[in-house]
Amino acid sequence: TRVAVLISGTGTNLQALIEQAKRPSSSAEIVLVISNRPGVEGLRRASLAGIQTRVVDHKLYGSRAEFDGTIDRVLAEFRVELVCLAGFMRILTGTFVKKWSGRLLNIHPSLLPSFKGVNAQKQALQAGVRVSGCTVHFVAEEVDAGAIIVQEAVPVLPDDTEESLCDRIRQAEHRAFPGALELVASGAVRLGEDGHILWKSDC
Ligand SMILES: Nc1nc2ccc(CNc3ccc(C(=O)NCCCC(=O)O)cc3)cc2c(=O)[nH]1
Ligand SMILES: N[C@@H]1O[C@H](COP(=O)(O)O)[C@@H](O)[C@H]1O
Repeated sequence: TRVAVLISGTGTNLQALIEQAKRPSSSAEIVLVISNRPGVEGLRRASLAGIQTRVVDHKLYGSRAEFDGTIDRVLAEFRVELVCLAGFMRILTGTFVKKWSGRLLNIHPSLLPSFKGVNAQKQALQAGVRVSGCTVHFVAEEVDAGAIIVQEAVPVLPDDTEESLCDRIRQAEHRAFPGALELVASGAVRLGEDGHILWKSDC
């Protein structure tokens, strides 16, 4: 399966996906990395891995529709079949999300549906939960509300800071996202017509 990864920054999740796609057993081939911001570290990670990169700078577009339309055109140019949002921080339009329904994955740093939106790790600390983690889900128009594919839990420790919790969750992300990518790229898991997750064995 031809995969594109959309990023906005460091790209540690991208790096984990690159490692996964390199394995001979992998069903995924990362053919493109798109960043909405120029000069980010994730672009260097992609180039080092021999993956084509493009920058689609959202500041250069008059509307979200035009920004998303440009991204869609680049995805078509590279015959992309599956898209992973890895630290991609722009909300996508309903038109784009509908077109890519079932072929668009995102990683979120909390156990959804808890702590949607930005600074999820900080929300968890402030809520005083003893368990948090990360979620890989299909992207739906409603932000952080799509069908859940994989989750991994991590403990929240008494002396945790936002930084220590972020780091523990990020380690979990680097396992969960590659696992979810393999499930979807191999066809083991797909999004059903009713918007729920369908496992291949589900007859
Ligand atoms: N329609 C749809 N699109 C998304 C785009 C990115 C992400 C990644 N997670 C994200 C979740 C939240 C945000 C957010 O609220 N950023 C501040 C506003 C930035 C902006 O104005 O664009 C960004 C990415 C998830 C979704 C999603 O669940 N549904
Ligand atoms: N989507 C969120 O944004 C961050 C991206 O980190 P990186 O993959 O760019 O290192 C991660 O915390 C991820 O959960």
